[in-house]
Amino acid sequence: MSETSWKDRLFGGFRKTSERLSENLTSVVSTAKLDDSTLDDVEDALILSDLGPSAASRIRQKLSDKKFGLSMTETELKEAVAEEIAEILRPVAKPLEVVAFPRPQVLLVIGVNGSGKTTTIAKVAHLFQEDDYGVMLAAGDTFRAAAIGQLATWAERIGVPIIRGAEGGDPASIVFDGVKAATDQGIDALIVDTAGRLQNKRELMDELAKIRKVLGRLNPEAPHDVVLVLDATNGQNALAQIETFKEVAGVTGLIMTKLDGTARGGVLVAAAEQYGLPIHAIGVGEKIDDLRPFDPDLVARVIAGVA
Ligand SMILES: Nc1nc2c(ncn2[C@@H]2O[C@H](COP(=O)(O)OP(=O)(O)OP(=O)(O)O)[C@@H](O)[C@H]2O)c(=O)[nH]1
Repeated sequence: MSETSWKDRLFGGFRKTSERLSENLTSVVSTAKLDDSTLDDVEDALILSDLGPSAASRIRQKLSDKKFGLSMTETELKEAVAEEIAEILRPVAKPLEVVAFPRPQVLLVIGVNGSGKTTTIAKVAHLFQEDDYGVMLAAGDTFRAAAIGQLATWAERIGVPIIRGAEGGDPASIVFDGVKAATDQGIDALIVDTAGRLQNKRELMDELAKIRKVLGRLNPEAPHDVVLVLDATNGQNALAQIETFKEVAGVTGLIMTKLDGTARGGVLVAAAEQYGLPIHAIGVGEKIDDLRPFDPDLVARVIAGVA
C-alpha cells in the first residue's frame, strides 16, 4: 500500500479521536493568547480526549515552558500539541523484529477475549511474511474450540503452517510442539495464541508459567516477546488491563487495535506516558493489512488534527 493511502487510512481510523481533540482545542483558541486560563483549557481538552491526566499535565507544562504569553493561531496550537504528543510517543515506538538466534523468534500474544488478538496474530504474521520471514502459528488458546478454528482459518487464508491441538488440550504441549516444528523447519517466527482469561488470574499465571518453563527447556531466551493486544474502544479500561497483564504475564510490548471507529485513540498516549512499554503496531481495521508499525510522529499529528 502506498504511504499516502496508508496515511489516509490512518487518518480515517483516527478520525473520531482527532475530531474530538480538534474540537476541544478549537474552542480553546478563540482566546488567542497562551495564558494560564488557556493552558487550563488545553489540559482539560487533552483529558477529555482520553490522553489521561499525567500526559495532559506534562503537555501543559511543556507548552507553558516554550510558548507562554504567545499569541497562537488554532493551527499553531495544534502543531505545538502534536509535537508534545510525539515527544511522549517517540521513545516507545518499537516495531516487532525477528532477531532471535537461534531461530525461531517466539512471540506469545495475550489479551482478553474480543480484544482482536486472533486477527492481530494473523496481521503480524502477514507483516513478517511481507519481510520474507517464514512464520508459523501455534493455537495455544485451547480453552475454546472456536478460538482454535478461527486461528486455523486465518493460517489457511494467509498460507502459514499452524500447530494445533484439541479443545481443552495442554497449551504448554502445543507450544512445545510448535517450537520443535518451527526449529526443524527453519521457521523464523513462531506466533503463539494464548487464552485471555483475565477473570481468573491464578489460572492464567499458572498457564503462562508452564508455557515459559517448557519454552525455557527448548530455548532459554524464549519467549522473546510477550505482546499484549488492547482494544482502544475500552478507553481507560485498557490501561487497567496493562496494569494487570504486566503483573501476571510480564508484558514486553503492546499492540492497540480498533483505533478506527473510536474517539478514544488518545488512550494510546496515556498508555505510553504511564507505562513506557514499547508500542509495536496499531490496528485500524479488520482487513489483513490494517495493522501497521507504529509511527509516532504521524500518529501524534493525526491525533492533534494537523496531519
Ligand atoms: N474495526 C476493527 N475491528 C477489529 C480490529 N481488530 C480486530 N477487529 C475485530 O474484532 C473482533 C474480535 O477480534 P478477534 O481477533 O476475534 O479477537 P480475539 O481477541 O481473538 O477474540 P476471541 O476470538 O473472542 O478470543 C473481530 O470481529 C475482528 O474483525 C481493528 O483494528 N479494527
